[in-house]
Amino acid sequence: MFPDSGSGYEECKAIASWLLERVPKRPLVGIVCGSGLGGLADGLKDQVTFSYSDIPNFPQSTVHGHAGKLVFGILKGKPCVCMQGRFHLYEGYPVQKITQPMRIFKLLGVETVILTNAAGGLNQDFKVGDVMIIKDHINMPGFAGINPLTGPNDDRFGVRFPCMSDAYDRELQHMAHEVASELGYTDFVREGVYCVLGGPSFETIAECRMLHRLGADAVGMSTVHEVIVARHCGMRVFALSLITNKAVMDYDSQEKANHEEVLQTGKERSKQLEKLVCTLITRMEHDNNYAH
Ligand SMILES: O=P(O)(O)O[C@H]1O[C@H](CO)[C@@H](O)[C@H]1O
Ligand code: HPA
Repeated sequence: MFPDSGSGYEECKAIASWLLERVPKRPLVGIVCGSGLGGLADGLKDQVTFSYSDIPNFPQSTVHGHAGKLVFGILKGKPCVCMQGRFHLYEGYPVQKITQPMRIFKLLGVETVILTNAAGGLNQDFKVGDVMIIKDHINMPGFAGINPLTGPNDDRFGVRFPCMSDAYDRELQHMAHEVASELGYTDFVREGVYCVLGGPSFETIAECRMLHRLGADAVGMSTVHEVIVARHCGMRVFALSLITNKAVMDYDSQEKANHEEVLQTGKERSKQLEKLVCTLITRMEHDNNYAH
């Protein structure tokens, strides 16, 4: 009755143990890089890198702009693990599998997860190149029953009915605004609501108009499922969208969403996005439960 997604406790534990045997330190911070935003890992010192294809039972990246590497390293004294490449529903994996790395992060010792993504701007005040601090999400596939926590609940990870009204840590959002201000980034740092769709087709004009009316500021095909699983197992979450293109909302527009533009905008803004994330990480406090 319940198909095995291959991402239960034992499977996650086996992958986490395999990794822990090969890295010098448990990471406290887990980072997931969005399309074209994998450069975040480059700032890590003393790197230990695994190709996803070398990690037993780990899913494989299939999307251009997602390198498919797991990088462990130190950022200003903080042990981190960084996914250069995430998994999306449209790649054909079950939703439980695309979110499995969050459970592996938890078992590795991660306390805070930072996610980035590339997204289309629905908010008419947003410009291409803006960075949106995600304050909330709309799980559109969830309305059709696609939720990574579907199936028997494993209490070792979390409760059956996790709260999501506090999904995005408010203190970290506040700190990110402060960091943005200190770095002189306030012109392009915003905040808003991210809406996930299944993809891989980009949205129609009617869909973009609808999402905007529903309260979404940006639209993409990732992040939300990972956030749900990360929160379920008690990790703190901070997430950013890079607005790589403006969602087309007007029938007279000649613009067409395309992945090349998404990757190009990523290249142009990636250094500042990385600086924002790295500065935030250096300021974060951790309990470091596993260090004792
Ligand atoms: O969300 P990330 O992984 O950044 O990728 C975004 O970019 C792709 C579309 O260009 C989609 O996969 C969308 O979700
Ligand atoms: O416009 C978009 N729509 C959905 N996903 C995206 N990822 C980058 N841009 C977009």
